[in-house]
Amino acid sequence: MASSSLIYETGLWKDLRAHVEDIKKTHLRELMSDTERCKSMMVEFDGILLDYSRQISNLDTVTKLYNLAEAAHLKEKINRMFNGERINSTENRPVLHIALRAPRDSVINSDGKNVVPDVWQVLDKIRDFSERVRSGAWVGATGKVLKDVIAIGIGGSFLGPLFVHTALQTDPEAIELARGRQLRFLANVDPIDVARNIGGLNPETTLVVVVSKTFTTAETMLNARTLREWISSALGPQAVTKHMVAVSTNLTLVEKFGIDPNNAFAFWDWVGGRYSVCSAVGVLPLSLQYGFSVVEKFLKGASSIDQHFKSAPFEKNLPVLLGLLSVWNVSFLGYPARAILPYSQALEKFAPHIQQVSMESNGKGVSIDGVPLPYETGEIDFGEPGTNGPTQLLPINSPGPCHTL
Ligand SMILES: O=P(O)(O)OC[C@H]1O[C@](O)(CO)[C@@H](O)[C@@H]1O
Repeated sequence: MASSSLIYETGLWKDLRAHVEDIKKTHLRELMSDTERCKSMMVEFDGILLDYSRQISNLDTVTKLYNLAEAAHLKEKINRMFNGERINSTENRPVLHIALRAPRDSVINSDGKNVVPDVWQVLDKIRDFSERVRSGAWVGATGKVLKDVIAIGIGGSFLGPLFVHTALQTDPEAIELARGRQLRFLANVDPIDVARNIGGLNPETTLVVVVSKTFTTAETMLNARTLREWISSALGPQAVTKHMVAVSTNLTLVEKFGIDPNNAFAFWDWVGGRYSVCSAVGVLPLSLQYGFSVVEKFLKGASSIDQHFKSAPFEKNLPVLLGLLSVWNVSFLGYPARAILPYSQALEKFAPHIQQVSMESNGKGVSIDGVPLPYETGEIDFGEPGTNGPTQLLPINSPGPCHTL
């Protein structure tokens, strides 16, 4: 196990602290005039270009950050995650969302068991079910094709799928495959959200997917009961089995709710809710809307960046670079917030998804061993699509360092 000694007590941390004073004397204009510096601050992988040349940093800063990462045993920690070790020490669980998009023939062990066959068993079940619904082989209680889907869930059981759905809505292939179908998301307990979701839909042609890792989340269960009533009062209580399915790790509670366990799609406690978009949480509703083949491409993209994260050297590793720049900005330069301003409208829901993923993970006030930390460890994320976002958000936040993706 990696040492859990406090990183801020090392000489490397103190050196970076001292470096803050130096770098603050240099204007960004001056940093930008160094062509070599700017060239080395552009890194590309899989068609994604990360340009971090507008960060308040020079080549010395970046080298110091790599050294800090090594001292913190980052490489070893990445390997421990991929090896299925119980790195979630508070819940004593592995952190294996990377297994959700691993190729069928890969081996990822948790407690000595390869979890990839279980993952693909659920993916195959989703492919089969979504194809039957989309083709009309699976029909509602009155024999009509189910062309509309309402996914109920909150937090990680909502924001990831909503983000991907919004992005796919502008993809030509996905648009074609979704023709005549609707996917809606119900998250709020405000009755207006229920009314908006069911507005214009007919229970006879609607499938409801209840998405909850625990199947105990009060808001989700309230909305699930409301839509169960919407279906039962229109079509009779026996219609629930044809019109409601579930995604959960808690199949006992799914059955107790009245959903046929055969129509439940499992995932596992080694998937953190906020990282669950590649599990049935996202794959089921998205496959119902666009077909499994489209969603499989999304999984392949996620798997590709996983491999890059695992094997690329730090200086070419996009996730590592973004993480180190975050540490630099938050813990050393003292910038408390990060604006996420996607200029592609397809990424309209990217900021809320990252808010959940990042802020539910980072910003802890103590170390992994519970020692209070004398510095900030996470930023406040906020954002809106450009060109509107900057107009709204930047005036109050003085311009800070920026990187472009
Ligand atoms: O999927 P569940 O169990 O309904 O929980 C919903 C969400 O609530 C949280 O616990 C808090 O937002 C998230 O981690 C989770 O994604």
